[in-house]
Amino acid sequence: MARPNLKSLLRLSQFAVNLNLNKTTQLTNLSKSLITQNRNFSTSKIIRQDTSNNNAPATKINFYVEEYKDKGYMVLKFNKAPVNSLNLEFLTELNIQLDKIEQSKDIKGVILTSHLPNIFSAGLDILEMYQIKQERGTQFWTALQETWIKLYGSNKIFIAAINGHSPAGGCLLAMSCDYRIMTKGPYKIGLNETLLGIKAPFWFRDTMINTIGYRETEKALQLGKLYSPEEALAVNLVDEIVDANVLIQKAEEQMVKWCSIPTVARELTKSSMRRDTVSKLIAQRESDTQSFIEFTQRDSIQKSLKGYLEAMKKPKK
Ligand SMILES: CC/C=C\C/C=C\CCCC/C=C/C(=O)SCCNC(=O)CCNC(=O)[C@H](O)C(C)(C)COP(=O)(O)OP(=O)(O)OC[C@H]1O[C@@H](n2cnc3c(N)ncnc32)[C@H](O)[C@@H]1OP(=O)(O)O
Repeated sequence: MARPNLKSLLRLSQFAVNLNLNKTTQLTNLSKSLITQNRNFSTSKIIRQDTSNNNAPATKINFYVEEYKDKGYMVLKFNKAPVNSLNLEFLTELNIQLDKIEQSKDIKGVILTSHLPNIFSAGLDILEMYQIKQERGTQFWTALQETWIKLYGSNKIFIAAINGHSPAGGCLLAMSCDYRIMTKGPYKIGLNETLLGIKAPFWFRDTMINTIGYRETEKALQLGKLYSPEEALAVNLVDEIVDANVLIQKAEEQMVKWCSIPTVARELTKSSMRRDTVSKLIAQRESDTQSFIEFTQRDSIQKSLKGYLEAMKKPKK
């Protein structure tokens, strides 16, 4: 199959947020069928004008939400094909979801997973960094900071059910949860930023240090190491590895266990463990954003990103 060149790729990314109505109908049917299975299943939609077809407003469903209010938790599934890459629109919508969760009295915890097979999240959308423009770049980075602050700093219980690849920003999302279960298989997880010619921001680094310790992080970050599920388990990057068919069941079992702990004591404990790390970014948000813009605008970084994008586009053997 012919692969798009970089120009059409950029155009694609602009419009990739729009699926055609046909697909939307299929997804709506899926959500209906799940409701009939007696699940409280709602969808989150972004509706915007598809400028590639002036007459057709398009709908894209970025998230599926299954709420089990009687049990006190929900399942939030990423659904941004093809790889759940984190762009401004996706992060903005995720932040709205996280706000709703934080405000909900009925929800104690969330299982974060992906609706797409074999992929949890491919991390930041590289097209948000390639040929970056100051205004969009600032909005994008601010939204990402917000996501991490809300997720890592949340008092709620977050369990990541990692059903596939989870590089870079995908790994950050997983590490920001309280417990990680990963599917066995040919998948990779880790902070691989150096392989793209970029440096992991200090709060990515700190999150990893808090998860797997200083020495392992020092090696992992410099090498841009992507771990197999077994390797990730060995260094505590994930807490459990399981067969795909029991992933959600195992996540639910953990959720029940975590929900059974006295809430205030657990929340105070969690916040005492994470407060300093979160405060550090909150204190430096603006300078962190400026560093991001300045760093990504460098010719050398743009060259690296271009090469990486081109390599991703090469036909696979
Ligand atoms: C303050 C800070 C100061 C300084 C720091 C400066 C800079 C900031 C650093 C920011 C930190 C960065 C964090 C990141 O998350 S960077 C992103 C890293 N992600 C990756 O490296 C993953 C790349 N993708 C893959 O390896 C594979 O796609 C993956 C996930 C293993 C899945 O493989 P597969 O199922 O075979 O799918 P394809 O490879 O065929 O991909 C399908 C399709 O998706 C496109 N794509 C994949 N990943 C991304 C991505 N991250 N962004 C955008 N697009 C992506 C891919 O090109 C294919 O497109 P196509 O059009 O060919 O279908």
